Amino acid sequence: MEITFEQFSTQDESSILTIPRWIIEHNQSWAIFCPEGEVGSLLANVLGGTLAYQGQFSKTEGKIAQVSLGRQQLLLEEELAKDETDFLDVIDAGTSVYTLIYQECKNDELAQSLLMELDLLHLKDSGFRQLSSGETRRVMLARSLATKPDFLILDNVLTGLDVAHRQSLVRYFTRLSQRVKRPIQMMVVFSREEDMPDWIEHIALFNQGGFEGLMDKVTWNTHPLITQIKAQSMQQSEKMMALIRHHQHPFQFDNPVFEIKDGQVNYLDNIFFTGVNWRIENGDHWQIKGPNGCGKSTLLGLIFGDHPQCYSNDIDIFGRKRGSGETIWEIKKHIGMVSSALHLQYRVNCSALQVILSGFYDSIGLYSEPTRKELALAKEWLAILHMSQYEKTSFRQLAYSQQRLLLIARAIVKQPRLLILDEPYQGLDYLGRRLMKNTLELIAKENLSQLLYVSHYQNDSLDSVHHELVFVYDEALDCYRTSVMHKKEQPE
Ligand SMILES: Nc1ncnc2c1ncn2[C@@H]1O[C@H](COP(=O)(O)OP(=O)(O)OP(=O)(O)O)[C@@H](O)[C@H]1O
Repeated sequence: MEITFEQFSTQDESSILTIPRWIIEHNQSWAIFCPEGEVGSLLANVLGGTLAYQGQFSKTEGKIAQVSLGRQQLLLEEELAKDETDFLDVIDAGTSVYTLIYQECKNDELAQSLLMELDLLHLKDSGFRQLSSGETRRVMLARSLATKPDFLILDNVLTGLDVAHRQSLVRYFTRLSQRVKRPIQMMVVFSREEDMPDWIEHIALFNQGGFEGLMDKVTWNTHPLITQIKAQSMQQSEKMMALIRHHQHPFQFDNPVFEIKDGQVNYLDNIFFTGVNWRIENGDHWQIKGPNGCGKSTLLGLIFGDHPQCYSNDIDIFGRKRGSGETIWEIKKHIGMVSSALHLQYRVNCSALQVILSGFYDSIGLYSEPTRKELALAKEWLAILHMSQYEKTSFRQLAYSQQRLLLIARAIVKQPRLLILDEPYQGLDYLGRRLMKNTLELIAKENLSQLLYVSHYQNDSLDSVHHELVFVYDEALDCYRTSVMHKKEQPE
């Protein structure tokens, strides 16, 4: 496909895109980096013919497919809408992985080969809603490839994948783009330096929706825009910390903050993980590690109280035995949570400001009248996030990255004792991720909340987090177990 933009501009509710001149030649793949703002979805909508624009835009014939967190969210919502659990005797797990892929190609041979190539064979009968976030991502990719595209838009496709799957996908994309018969042309949108695709020669740099020119790996660290964004994220983070420190309030709980003894989760008589012994002392921060689908989110669900097996396990939380008469709200009021599951649940109709305010009430949507103090604080958070102009904008209309920032603010605003962050940076742009990482580092360092933190990227490790819970597969038991590691504290 050949694509030309000339004096081009477009916008949606939350983002703009301007391109003075850009030509994508036939069979040429491009990488796109936009440190602040989101261009992937705008480009995809223009190429897909669903967004109006001004100026010149043309493309030759060809089938376009897209993988993005926004698309993934839409499919999950469709699947939730079809949930028939209430009418069936068994839990409706949703459409199977095989069916979701087959629907797109109506070709069993292609569906089977995609299951194999994307390491989904063992999940082919699993329901879509049961999948972990990394597994869901690979299914989305398989579905788009099943349409046999000529041009593939991969918007932060590696986010949420463990190291092994990221590496194998990069090799896979390289092969697809270079194959002799029907190579696939790609547009790879990335937001982290480590995800910059080596196999793509052309990297376009956008900033706040404007086409800035070209960049490469060598000039990354010295590029004035990157330097500026790093400084900006530090400044914004300092403002955020000033706000958090100002509203700090003391906590006093008995030890342990959380403990699970010989923890186990089973699905349909199969042990999924076992032998989990984990004790979180007052003041400790933890990173939870392990491959896609090992049970990290499941374990966090046991702490938060969302997982059905949290009462069949021996769990202490905030110094009390779980199931000893406490209500779920008594527990939740001390926990701030960010996860893809929460992001998906947040489907109610409310504004950006209300999303932050709902953090005070642990609700999805806002059903109480906030106090003036809470209102003022939530507005300060919006201002620091540079989102004051979206105060009344519906959460659902915002870009995925803006939604994620709001959910992080929602988790932190009440300054909970425990901050559970399950891949918090998914979907954030470069600026947003740096901003939140700086802030979380300081929160941990100053012990303003205790962090439980999941990320698949080495670069996301925080210096002030000294404890790790690592999931490892036990071949003999055919399930996961955990081991605990303590890093030495670095002298100041
Ligand atoms: N009801 C169920 N029956 C069978 N398997 C299930 C059920 N619910 C979840 N699973 C499986 O449990 C596994 C663990 O999912 P979980 O979300 O905890 O993984 P994760 O370690 O957080 O993965 P990721 O890194 O991809 O986010 C997944 O493979 C999922 O398919």
